[in-house]
Amino acid sequence: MAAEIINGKELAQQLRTEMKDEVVSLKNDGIHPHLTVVLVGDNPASKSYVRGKEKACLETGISSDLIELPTTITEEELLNQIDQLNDDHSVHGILVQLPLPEHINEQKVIEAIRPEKDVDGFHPVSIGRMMTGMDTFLPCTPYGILTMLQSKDIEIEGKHAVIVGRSNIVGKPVGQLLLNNHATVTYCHSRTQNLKQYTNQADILIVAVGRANGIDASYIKEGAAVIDVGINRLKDGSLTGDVDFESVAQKASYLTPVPKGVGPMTITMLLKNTIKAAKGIENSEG
Ligand SMILES: Nc1nc(=O)c2c([nH]1)NC[C@@H]1CN(c3ccc(C(=O)N[C@@H](CCC(=O)O)C(=O)O)cc3)C=[N+]21
Repeated sequence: MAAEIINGKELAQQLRTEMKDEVVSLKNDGIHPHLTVVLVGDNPASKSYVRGKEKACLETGISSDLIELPTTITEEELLNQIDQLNDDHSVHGILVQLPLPEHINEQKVIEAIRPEKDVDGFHPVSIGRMMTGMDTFLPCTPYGILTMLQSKDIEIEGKHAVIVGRSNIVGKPVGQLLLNNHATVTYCHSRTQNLKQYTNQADILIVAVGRANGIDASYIKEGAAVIDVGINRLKDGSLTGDVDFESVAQKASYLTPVPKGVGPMTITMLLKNTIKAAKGIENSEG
């Protein structure tokens, strides 16, 4: 079987066009969606992602600004900055680019963001609401993955979803989101013994481990839908996923590429959450 490739870039473009119209109508009602991105330090990968977010905002008519802070900033100064943004009524969404420098407690920073402005969906309130099936900001990468599966009418209900990776930003929440959509979910991670015995049972396989091309066809059940969340930069500067694309494409029914897969969808769901924040849905529902 040759897999159908799910082009995340194309789907992202399509969704952004739809959102553009929504932003126009919001502006007609006097609501101007605005995202503020906070970037600490000068990690080149972070800078590149942040540029992608700015470009996407521009495309959609969402205004955005970037607050760049030096690596030497103290935790207290960063928390003060977030407080200011919390109180600023023109700011609907706040995104603090991760990772943060070692001397800053990431969890503390995430918790400082008002849940109503938590467009990343990383705040414990957002996570708790997602876990209990309430209306909330869904974390962008899991939300993007769900949207990709739904765009191809890939059945989730009753299917076995296997997640490889248990990070707070991808692995754990994507499993929860698939569970909310009635999948049977198995979590695997670095200490899982005999990983293949699980992945070989997956109807839907989500790979988010951060090891280039580690998952080859021998890990795949014939006809599985495979989502590659890995972003690994090779020595020659090119990007590659966690999945061995060539071999897995021979066995899976659907496969997401890297680049042009989950990445552009992550950014698109951030835009969606920013529009949601601007509409204040989070305040009025659930
Ligand atoms: N608070 C926070 N929220 C995040 O959402 C967040 C973060 N911190 N830290 C880093 C990760 C990573 N991330 C990506 C977003 C887009 C692409 C993306 O668009 N990638 C393109 C390629 C871009 C390139 O060529 O470099 C693609 O896959 O086609 C990748 C990665 C968001 N993250």
